[in-house]
Amino acid sequence: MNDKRNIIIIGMPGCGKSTLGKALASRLNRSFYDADDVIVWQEGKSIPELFAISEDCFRDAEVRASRFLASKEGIVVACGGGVIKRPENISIFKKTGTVFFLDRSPEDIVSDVDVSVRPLLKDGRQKVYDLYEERIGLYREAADYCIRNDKPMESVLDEFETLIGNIP
Ligand SMILES: Nc1ncnc2c1ncn2[C@@H]1O[C@H](COP(=O)(O)OP(=O)(O)OP(=O)(O)O)[C@@H](O)[C@H]1O
Ligand SMILES: O=C(O)C1=C[C@@H](O)[C@@H](O)[C@H](O)C1
Ligand SMILES: [Mg+2]
Repeated sequence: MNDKRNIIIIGMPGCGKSTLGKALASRLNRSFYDADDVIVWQEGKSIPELFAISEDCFRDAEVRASRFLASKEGIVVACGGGVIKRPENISIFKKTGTVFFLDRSPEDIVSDVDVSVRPLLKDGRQKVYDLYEERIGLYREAADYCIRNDKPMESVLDEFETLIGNIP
């Protein structure tokens, strides 16, 4: 895969986007960006503050962050969990990057993520299962490649590297 192409990671809240994205960027000597952090930085407001105005207000900000990130070269991006709710984000990212869906089962997510402190997961464990059901089709449709996160992190990173190395 061309070094200038961005690596865009999508997936459920708690699926490992930030942790694996950071580790992958460091393995590949690329810069890492968390889209949620970019939103906070660009808007000068926290995510709960943006959601308190309205979800639409947050989603508009997310599109602006996608445009900013897609204008860069060779970066690794961990997207917000709901990035697929606006298909526009995916079209923006695909112009300059390749989209990887990190697929982690809801069972594994609830087993080691403190659901009470994640914004959209504060409603408890069942919410994770419901959200997975609701979004799985959108994640698959948006993805150029799917990677199952059902093994030790080093193995998942190896899979990322092999896949990236084999993309023409
Ligand atoms: N393969 C794995 N083995 C063990 N732990 C994992 C694995 N993948 C992810 N985790 C753990 O799952 C937790 C959630 O990961 P992380 O915060 O990176 O998810 P995220 O997708 O960025 O979530 P969010 O969308 O809420 O920001 C972390 O504690 C991370 O270490
Ligand atoms: O899954 C979602 O819809 C979200 C996930 C987070 O990463 C944040 O982008 C925000 O809390 C919305
Ligand atoms: Mg994260």
